[in-house]
Amino acid sequence: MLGNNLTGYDDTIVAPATAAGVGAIAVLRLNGTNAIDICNRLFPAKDLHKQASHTLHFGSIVENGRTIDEVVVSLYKAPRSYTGENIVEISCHGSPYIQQQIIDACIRAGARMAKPGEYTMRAFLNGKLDLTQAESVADLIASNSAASHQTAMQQMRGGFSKELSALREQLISFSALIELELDFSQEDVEFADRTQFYKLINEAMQVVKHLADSFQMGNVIKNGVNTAIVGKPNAGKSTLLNTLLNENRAIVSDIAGTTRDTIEEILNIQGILFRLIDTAGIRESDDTIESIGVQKTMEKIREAGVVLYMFDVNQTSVEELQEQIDAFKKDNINYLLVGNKTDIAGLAANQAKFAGIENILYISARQHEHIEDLKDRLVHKVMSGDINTEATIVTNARHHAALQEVMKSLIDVKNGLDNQLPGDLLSLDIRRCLHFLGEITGQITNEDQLDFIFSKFCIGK
Ligand SMILES: Nc1nc2c(c(=O)[nH]1)N(C=O)[C@@H](CNc1ccc(C(=O)N[C@@H](CCC(=O)O)C(=O)O)cc1)CN2
Ligand SMILES: Nc1nc2c(ncn2[C@@H]2O[C@H](COP(=O)(O)OP(=O)(O)OP(=O)(O)O)[C@@H](O)[C@H]2O)c(=O)[nH]1
Ligand SMILES: [Mg+2]
Repeated sequence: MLGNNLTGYDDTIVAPATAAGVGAIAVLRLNGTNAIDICNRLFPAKDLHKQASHTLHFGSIVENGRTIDEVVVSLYKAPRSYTGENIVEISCHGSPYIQQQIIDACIRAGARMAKPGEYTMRAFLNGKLDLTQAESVADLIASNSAASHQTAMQQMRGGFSKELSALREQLISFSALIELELDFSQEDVEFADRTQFYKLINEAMQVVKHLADSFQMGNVIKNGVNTAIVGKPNAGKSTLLNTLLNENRAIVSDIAGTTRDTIEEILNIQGILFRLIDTAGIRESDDTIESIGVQKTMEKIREAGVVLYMFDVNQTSVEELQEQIDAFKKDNINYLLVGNKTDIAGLAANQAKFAGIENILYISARQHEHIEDLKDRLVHKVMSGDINTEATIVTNARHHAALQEVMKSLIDVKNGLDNQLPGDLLSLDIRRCLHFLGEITGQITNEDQLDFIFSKFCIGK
């Protein structure tokens, strides 16, 4: 039912499953009730209806006597397929021209072009995947690091759903107890003493808080971390960028104000992507271009997940550094202090000079000293502890928003218990809580929401 008004559910859809452009082979996918009929019209070699599911067939694609290509057809018969519907995959030669010819022929034979995310949406509507699993498919396709791959994979296998359904069950048992009391309200019985309710709610709150808190890490894993390298001119920011990347990416010189525009490069450290941003050194300047550069630096500081504050240990006074620290603290900036050029006066002398200031990491960007320590510190700055491969990490803003609503409802329930609210009112808050949990996994959905989620997928997925 739901499907019919969503996307024209009975239509058979077609789209390339492989990337646009020339490849050795391209895969075109037909999906829907008539997928086998449509392919049969173009594939004279065999009657695909008579073939078993999950088999491969070699033959030609022929339309009105014109042979378009020699192909391999793979057959998935409903309900044994990714979407639960009939699927025929046509592996053709990877010319964009041939692909278009075959797609056009499929459309003339009764298919229509698929919309973005339509295959996966159908898999969801047919109960092959829940909503978090369907969403993880897009994350999996976009994954570009060990950590983002790991969390998407965990979610696709249903890790997150499992955790939520455990929570759901707890809450349902809670509301069952309350509603049982309601049925016997005249007799003034209490089936569960309030301390047991408290225990349940507290446990639920802990689980939800843990999940919601993991979003910070999830965001780091999925989107990487904006890491701004900032400091005064000549501190060695561009040298550090080059050292971290192991290439001469940025111009380095002893002229103060060398870097004008920001330079961004991605670095994978221990499976996490850091977007390193080399910036113009901060100082007052009469030079228009340099001033614009400094303004841009300020912007990058505000947008950064971490600010690497670099200073030349030989040229910086303790007071000056302390002032900078106070400014960062006042603006709530997540910073890491990096004292550079320790090769000149030596580490011991530098440590003695800045003894009053905690957590300075001393390096020599030019001599490649303590660069591995810097990488470790960066990872620790954005991750609380190691990436636990077993733990569920929330990476999706929609899930995070819903979890926050769940939390609000739980707080209402707890307050209700504190204020001896009657059971029917408590029960309302619990239902609200269950509603938001259901929105995450897709037990509760609306059309707009689904359209929004799946429209962000690519065509053919
Ligand atoms: N060629 C091809 N490769 C692909 C996909 C695809 O659709 N086609 N996938 C698409 O994303 C992924 C694999 N996902 C799949 C999920 C389920 C089934 C499937 O046939 N499921 C049946 C039968 C299961 C069985 O026999 O054990 C089912 O669930 O009933 C196939 C692929 C990645 N690789
Ligand atoms: N001795 C020593 N010199 C360094 C070190 N790191 C950088 N330098 C030198 O310091 C000078 C300035 O380096 P840059 O990397 O251009 O400095 P910057 O912070 O990017 O400067 P601006 O772009 O002008 O803001 C260059 O001559 C570097 O070779 C270091 O660890 N030790
Ligand atoms: Mg520079």
